[in-house]
Amino acid sequence: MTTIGETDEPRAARRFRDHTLAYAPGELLRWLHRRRGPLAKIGMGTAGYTYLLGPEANRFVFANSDRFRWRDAFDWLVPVDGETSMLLSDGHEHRRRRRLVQPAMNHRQIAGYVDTMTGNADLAIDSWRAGERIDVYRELRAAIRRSTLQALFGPRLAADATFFGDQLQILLDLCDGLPQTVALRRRLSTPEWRKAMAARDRVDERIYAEIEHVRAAIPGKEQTVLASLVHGTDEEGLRLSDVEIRDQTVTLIVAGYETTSAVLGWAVYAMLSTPGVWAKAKAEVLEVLGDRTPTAADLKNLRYLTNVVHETLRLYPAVVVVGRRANEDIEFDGSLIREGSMVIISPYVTHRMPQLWREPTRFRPERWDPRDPGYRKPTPHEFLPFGSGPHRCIGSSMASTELIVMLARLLARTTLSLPAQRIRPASMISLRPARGLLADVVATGSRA
Ligand code: HEM
Repeated sequence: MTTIGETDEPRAARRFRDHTLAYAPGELLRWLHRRRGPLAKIGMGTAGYTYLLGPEANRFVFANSDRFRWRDAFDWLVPVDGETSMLLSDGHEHRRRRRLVQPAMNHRQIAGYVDTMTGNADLAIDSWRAGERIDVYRELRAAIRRSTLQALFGPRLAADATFFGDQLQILLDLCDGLPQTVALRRRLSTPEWRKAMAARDRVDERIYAEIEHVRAAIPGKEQTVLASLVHGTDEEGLRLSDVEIRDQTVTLIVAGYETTSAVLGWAVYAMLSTPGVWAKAKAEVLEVLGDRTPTAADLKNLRYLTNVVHETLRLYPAVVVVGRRANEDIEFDGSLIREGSMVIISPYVTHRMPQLWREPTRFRPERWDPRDPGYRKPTPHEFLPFGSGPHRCIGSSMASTELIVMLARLLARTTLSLPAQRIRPASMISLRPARGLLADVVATGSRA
């Protein structure tokens, strides 16, 4: 029997070899697109959905952002993110809330988070022992949660990362169903609803205490996003209310770890199940970094690993569908979309279209290499894991950096293999391995 360390290839379980996982509701949308083309209406009136599928439909929705609204498209996220979350806001309110977060997400700031990301990946890896079976998705999810809290909100909130993980999970579980189910639970005040509201109260209490702490500190002493939210002012010199600060904080924490950890889990799955990928990425990491930990300047040299991340975001976009509501009657492809209609676009469908991608369901990081014979740079309407337009993911650079840094640490320090298991992609908030992702730890190395 061979082990990973002795061969060029990881010992992926035979059943996963070169196997791209499909997400059933996403596949249904692909079928709908094949049958009906770029526009398909399901259901009646404002209770129904208008699916706008494919690159032309994406382009149309992004180019007409001002004709759509976000507020009641994401109602089911209100219990977690709050009424004033930027994700659920429109127009001026959206701009003022987003503006105060933006500086923390620029490239220079993100470069400063690399050590935090490395440290948190290392902390997880330190606890793994050769011969052990771990849920690698769950472990890395906890690492990303700590890392997000530490980078954006500082050490005090990061110290409570487990508390936030436990409480927010109760809220996320509440929302991890059909929007109608969430609304019904709310109306009937079911035990799930009450449990989630109690969890929300505990989260809020901790965040409001932290807001007070930051407010009482000497101005300029705290350099976190929370400090920007507390002390920053909008164009009219107005500050955010405490509720607005709370809602942006929870939105950033949840959006920061829920999506990124899902993609990280899929990256590990794809690398271990596609022959040659783990070995090639590992060789690159060793060549570029030697036994150093990565710095921001190294990331551009980890080209193959960057392509692995792109390819993972293509096949497993954490956000399978994005919704908006039409603000007015709109015409697309000869059909009328009535004011108030719920419009859905889908990165998942677009990213698996054979018209756009050769061998669309094959995990092939090389397709992102300009030297590859089949290379074609996709447009923003063809590759849209982070959306586009005024609500484009504010954390996209942070997420990409975190994915590359954490994968680089895994590659440098571990040898993993996939045991046979049932992996079930599930999604409401993000496309993730619902029952986790088991990996056997074949070997681990010490920190650099
Ligand atoms: C791989 C990881 C991620 C993916 C795939 C992802 C995807 C997305 C997408 C598709 C949207 C747009 C939604 C829309 O158009 O309606 C979005 C918005 C958003 N994302 Fe991400 N995201 C990721 C990571 C992050 C991270 C790390 C953060 C913050 C730390 C973050 C914070 C946000 C916020 C706050 C919004 C709302 C922006 C607004 O409404 O203006 N995301 N994300």
